[in-house]
Amino acid sequence: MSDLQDRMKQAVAAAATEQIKSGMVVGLGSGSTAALMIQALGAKLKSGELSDVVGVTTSFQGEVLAAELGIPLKSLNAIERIDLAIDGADEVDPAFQLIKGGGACHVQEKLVAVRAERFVVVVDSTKLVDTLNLSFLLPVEVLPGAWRQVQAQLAAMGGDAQLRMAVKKAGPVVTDQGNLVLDVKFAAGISDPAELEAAINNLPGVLENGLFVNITDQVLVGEIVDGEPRVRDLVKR
Ligand SMILES: O=C(CO)[C@H](O)[C@H](O)COP(=O)(O)O
Repeated sequence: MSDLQDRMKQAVAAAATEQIKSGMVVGLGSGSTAALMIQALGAKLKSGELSDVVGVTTSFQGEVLAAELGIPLKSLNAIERIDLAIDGADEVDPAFQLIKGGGACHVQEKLVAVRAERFVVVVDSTKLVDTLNLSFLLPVEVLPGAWRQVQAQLAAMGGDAQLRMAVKKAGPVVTDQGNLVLDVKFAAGISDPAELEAAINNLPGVLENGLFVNITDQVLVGEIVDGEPRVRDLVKR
């Protein structure tokens, strides 16, 4: 990550953390931007600026980090509500539709996002796009025994799907649920995210895909203006 991108992420994570109030149940997203937000929350709980906050994590990564910072956690099954969820994204279009799952965490991320009263997305300005999937591949979590079948069915739908491979391990990326990830490219991009989200999730063997459609309430964008980090509250179109 470049220093500029890091500064944009720091600024937007800090701005989102301002929305967390004492007593809230907060969905804690995954990825580098969400991790900065979790760190900021941990610092506020430690200093006493906030109290009685309960976190609901969306990944093993978030669970480990929140535990290290002493943030009390509960599972989705143990809470009555989520007041606010804050998470990063890989692409954001003008209608606030998203591609997520760059960290292969989109199954739990979507569960938490749809449950939250308010879902706030934190991104740096490099994530804003006009059309989804032209530059970032769409992650699809699949059962290990079904990946070739799903790959073929995605090809029939016009998607070039490749199995995501691990970097420091021989073999595929294995999700927190023990499944595999196909990263899919539709050559012309995604023109109807709602239709595609439903069509992919309808394929047997698919657990969830990374299209987040009509879930997002607010997008905070970190950018650099005159050499300084600034946070923009994106207007939905
Ligand atoms: O969806 C995600 C993980 O599954 C992340 O939120 C997304 O990949 C953005 O990550 P980062 O903030 O590191 O750019």
